[in-house]
Amino acid sequence: MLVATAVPVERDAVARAFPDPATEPPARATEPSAGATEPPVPGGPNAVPPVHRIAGLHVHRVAGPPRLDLIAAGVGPALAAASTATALTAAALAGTPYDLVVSAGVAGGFAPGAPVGSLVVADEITAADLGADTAEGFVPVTELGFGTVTHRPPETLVRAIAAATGAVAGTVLTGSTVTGTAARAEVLRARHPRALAEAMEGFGVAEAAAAHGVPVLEIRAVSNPVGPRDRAAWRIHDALAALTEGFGKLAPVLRSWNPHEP
Ligand SMILES: O=C(O)c1cccc(C(=O)CC[C@H]2O[C@@H](n3cnc4c(=O)[nH]cnc43)[C@H](O)[C@@H]2O)c1
Repeated sequence: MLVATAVPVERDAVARAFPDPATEPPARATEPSAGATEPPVPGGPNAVPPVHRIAGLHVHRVAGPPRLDLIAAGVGPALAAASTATALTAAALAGTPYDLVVSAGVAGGFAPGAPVGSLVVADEITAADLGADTAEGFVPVTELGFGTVTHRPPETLVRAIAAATGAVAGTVLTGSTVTGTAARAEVLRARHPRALAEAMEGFGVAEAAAAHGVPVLEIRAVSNPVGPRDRAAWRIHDALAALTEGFGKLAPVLRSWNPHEP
């Protein structure tokens, strides 16, 4: 499994949910002791290197088996997509493809459905502003005859995660601009009535996953309300703690998930 956050503090918050270091033998030629036969010991000659590099990307191996890798993919849909695609391609070329990709981090929440400190799991990962502005209003690319604006995670997995973590399931929007006014928040809410959260990477991560035929999830901890820009209202620390707690509860769900389930 590959978990892609935007920044290292989010990556490290997820890693704290998995205190046991990875112990599985290295499986990729890019790792120094690939092909080792002795059972690995943490820190031993055949232990999985906790961090390896692919191009400019640092991949943190935080658990395994099953394999769980973390990357800080960068802020915004474009860099998140590029970083996620790099990690997916390297794994596929090494013969050890990921079977699930998760976009995770903090997000703005649409009240009252997603208050600050709550957890949201996407049943739709939607590009909030991919389309055209017209005299009649916003038209998504799908209505212009091309592209995609929504990716849907595996339904059974979303339900299991919501049950295990208490996360609320709904639409998580991806944009390139953090909403900063009540008027913009209302435009988004009217355009996407099921929206629970707004972030900046999920749709990019989902596009990279779709290009590899790999299912995707998005899990967000709410750090601030979507609306008027108020830095004092941000609760990053609380959201990062909720992210760690949420991943600790969903780890068993991911371990028991069958990738062939719908
Ligand atoms: O408005 C500001 O001054 C401001 C200051 C620091 C950071 C930002 C961001 O752009 C954070 C974006 C970063 O965090 C995620 N995130 C968190 N809350 C939101 C939100 O309300 N809308 C969109 N993204 C949010 C996002 O995924 C980025 O990784 C702004």
